[in-house]
Amino acid sequence: MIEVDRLTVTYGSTTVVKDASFSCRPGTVTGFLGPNGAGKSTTMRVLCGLTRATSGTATVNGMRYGQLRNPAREIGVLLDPTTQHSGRTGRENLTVSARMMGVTKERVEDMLELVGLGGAPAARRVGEYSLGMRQRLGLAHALLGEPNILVLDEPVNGLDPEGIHWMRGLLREFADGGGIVLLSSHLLREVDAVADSLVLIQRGEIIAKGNKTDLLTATGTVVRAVDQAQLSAVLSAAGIPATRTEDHAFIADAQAETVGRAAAEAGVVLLELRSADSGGLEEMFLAMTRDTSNDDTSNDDATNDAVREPQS
Ligand SMILES: Nc1ncnc2c1ncn2[C@@H]1O[C@H](COP(=O)(O)OP(=O)(O)OP(=O)(O)O)[C@@H](O)[C@H]1O
Repeated sequence: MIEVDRLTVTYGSTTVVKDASFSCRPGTVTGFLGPNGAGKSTTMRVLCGLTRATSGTATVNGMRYGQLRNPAREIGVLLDPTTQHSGRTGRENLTVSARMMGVTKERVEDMLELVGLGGAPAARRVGEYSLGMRQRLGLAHALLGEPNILVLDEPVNGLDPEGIHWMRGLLREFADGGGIVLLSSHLLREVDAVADSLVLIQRGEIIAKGNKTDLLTATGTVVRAVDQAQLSAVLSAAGIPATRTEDHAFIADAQAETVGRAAAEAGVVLLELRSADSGGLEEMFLAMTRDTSNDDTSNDDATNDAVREPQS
């Protein structure tokens, strides 16, 4: 199991992960989604013992990373493929790690073959590798100790479409065999094809989590008013979480009747009121990406403050 429990990470006066909790179970691929700077890497770094938690915990099979006797045998990590030793060949990089883990040379060769770096590429210096090849080597490294958990930070960056397809298949197979995969991305469609579960993080806060199918089919209500600022204030006052969509409607986390009544009681004239259907999560994700990328320029309303984790 991976368990992140009320994790908070603060750098100086800036809190980059705030009271985050989620877990990943055997047999699942969890997509860890959020825009740039949301706190994905920081959360993963705590899980892998590279960053200290200010409060809360992140554990692997019930223990902090530092408490694991031979961590690479329990958790395979790919955080930054550019940190591999560029003066060594791919094979040498894996061989050095294999010695430290107590893994055989055969396993090194098997992993090189598995990730498509067998033969000539294995004998090339990593400094000559493309980013895609480094990602493949990073995955081989993560798998070397035969762990049952993989933590991968944006692993498809630099892979071509065939490589992305290949990696998805490999991760799916790993999870289907009882493994746990935590996979970060800033693109919903990148993890949509392989994940069973999703955890959405924005500005360090987990704003949605759960089974992917449930999240994608979560209803919610699309609502649009003549006066959107007035509607935003009404939703906020009624305690209804809402996110503004790309086309300037709101997705409210409540039934249409509840939203309609709140608007009617406040005398807000509605132009649209309907179930969000499966577009809800996609819209929410687009909105949170836009909100974050506009951080420096936008203070147009308090909509984002109303975003909450959906009730399950
Ligand atoms: N060592 C550090 N000192 C200060 N701030 C940091 C440090 N590491 C990360 N941050 C800040 O923490 C925030 C979260 O960063 P993090 O790398 O976890 O985000 P992310 O979701 O992984 O985004 P990206 O995909 O861009 O890496 C960012 O604002 C980042 O600038």
